[in-house]
Amino acid sequence: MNRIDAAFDRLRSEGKKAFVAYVAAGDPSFEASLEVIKALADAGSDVIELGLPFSDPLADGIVNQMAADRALKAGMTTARSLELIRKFRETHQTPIVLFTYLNPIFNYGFDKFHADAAAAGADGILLLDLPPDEARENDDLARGEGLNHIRLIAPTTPEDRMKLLAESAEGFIYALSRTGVTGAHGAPSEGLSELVAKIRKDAKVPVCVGFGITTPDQATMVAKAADGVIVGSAIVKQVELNPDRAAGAVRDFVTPLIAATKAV
Ligand SMILES: O=P(O)(O)OC[C@@H](O)[C@@H](O)c1c[nH]c2ccccc12
Repeated sequence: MNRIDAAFDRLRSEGKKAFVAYVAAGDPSFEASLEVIKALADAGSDVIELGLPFSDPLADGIVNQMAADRALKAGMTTARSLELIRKFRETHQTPIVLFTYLNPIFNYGFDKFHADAAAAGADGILLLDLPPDEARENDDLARGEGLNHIRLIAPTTPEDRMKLLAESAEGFIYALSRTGVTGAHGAPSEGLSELVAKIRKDAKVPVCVGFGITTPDQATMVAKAADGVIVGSAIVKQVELNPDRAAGAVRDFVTPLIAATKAV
């Protein structure tokens, strides 16, 4: 069974909400990044969303942009990102969703990417700029390799499209708490519970919410409304501020966020 599906099955039987942690692969270096993702897993993250660094990350705010830039400057590539997963898999089973844009994957080779990502130990893929009506080829490749194709739904997604996305979603649905780019500017929007309820009508998989979640109080609020809490920039900021002890700083930062998520 896919590790993401297994993780959400376990959470459902425990009656717990998921904590999903995002970082950029290779930030600030290959070795330090490996320690960071191990720290996220050891602290109790249920899923790790790993960003394959791209030079033009159009949906990312400044914190994630700078992280991708650090990783690229440290020599990170798509192939090295897969190598990072392979190394992580020597010791850890926490599910991994690969997040990126289409360009790096086209550059690497579209069908080769899916096969290599699965072989490295990835469990899902999230392609920011692949619209659902053009996703057939990706879906077939992902399915053939046992990778979940994770879908994004925004507060501005029209209802018919939301239905299409919800029905075809695998693993979990990534609901955006608000419009705009990633980062701490702007707390989760007021209508969050309604958005999640609307998605749940057509969804066969859990709904997790991300964008702008920074504090344990916000994690609690989101965990009450949805099946999981996704935190990115606030964790990435810890890597930025503590390049020489990134793993320890990240562990200390996520521990109260995970506790807040699990207390709901
Ligand atoms: O950074 P935030 O606001 O905590 O949001 C999560 C986010 O970083 C992560 O899921 C992500 C990184 N890059 C993205 C681009 C689009 C959507 C989501 C993402």
